[in-house]
Amino acid sequence: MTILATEGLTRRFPRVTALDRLTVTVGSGVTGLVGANGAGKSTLIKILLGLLPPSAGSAHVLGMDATAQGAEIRRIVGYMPEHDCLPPDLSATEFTVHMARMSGLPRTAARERAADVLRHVGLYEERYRAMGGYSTGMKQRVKLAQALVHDPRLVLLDEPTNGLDPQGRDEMLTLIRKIGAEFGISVLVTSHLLGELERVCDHVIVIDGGRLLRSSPIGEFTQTTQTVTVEVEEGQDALATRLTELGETVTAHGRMLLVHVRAPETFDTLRDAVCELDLCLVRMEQGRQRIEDVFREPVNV
Ligand SMILES: Nc1ncnc2c1ncn2[C@@H]1O[C@H](COP(=O)(O)OP(=O)(O)OP(=O)(O)O)[C@@H](O)[C@H]1O
Repeated sequence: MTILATEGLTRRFPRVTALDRLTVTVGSGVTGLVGANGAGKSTLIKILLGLLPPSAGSAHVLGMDATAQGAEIRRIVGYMPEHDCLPPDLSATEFTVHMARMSGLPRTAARERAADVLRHVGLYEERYRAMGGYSTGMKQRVKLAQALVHDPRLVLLDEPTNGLDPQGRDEMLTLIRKIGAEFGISVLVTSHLLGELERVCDHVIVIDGGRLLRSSPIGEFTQTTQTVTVEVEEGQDALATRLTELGETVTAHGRMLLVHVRAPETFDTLRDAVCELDLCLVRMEQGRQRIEDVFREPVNV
């Protein structure tokens, strides 16, 4: 099921093109939007919410046009903004109840719902204290709670782990996974830290300079690569020659040989060649691609 779709989406500012002909589709589940600072992530979220008009192209959220139906979209989508935006004199309870009321919930339902979401995000007694005295982690939790309070079908989380220590980061990522898996709410979460999204996302979109670099299920980002790294104590050249004679493709890389895995038999050929030449095998390891590698691949645009 398509949750979000953009077509040739472009947003120009006087000095920079923040989004450049971005065409991408997002399905249900947890989707990560990855890009360095300034890649265009927040601009995309603001367009999806109907808060910023595109310069060209279109964006649809849950089947609605972001330019023409912003108010309807915001009614059924939750948004956690990147920057600190909490009134310091209000408590988390007062603020979350207010946001629930703004979304149209009656007073009693708003109170009950606010208490529920604040508990879900891990705020207990402290929810009655003024937010000005909260830690960054507590503020991030309140921002998440207000995004969930009206029971949205989709939440857009802009850099939710920003400013958190490793433990806070971990807890926030666990919460995000829970929103997707247990509450059945679709999530679009942005981050400039690629590694952390591997843990929580079903699908990852990578943008750079406002352009799409890649959009794939998480499994394809972390799948095994077609190369095996081989290290022998000595006799590296002899092994490379023998493997080439046997039809394998070999590249020397420092002390290692990188052997292309053309078929499962490549591993047998390797083992036999090492035995035949009586070499001491130090390491034989199949590479695993990580999200980080996307930024090292040539860009196809
Ligand atoms: N209102 C604006 N006026 C002018 N330029 C802007 C405006 N908003 C964003 N930009 C520029 O557009 C580019 C993309 O910004 P955007 O905030 O979308 O990036 P981002 O990926 O969210 O990065 P960050 O995490 O640092 O916010 C940046 O070069 C930014 O300076």
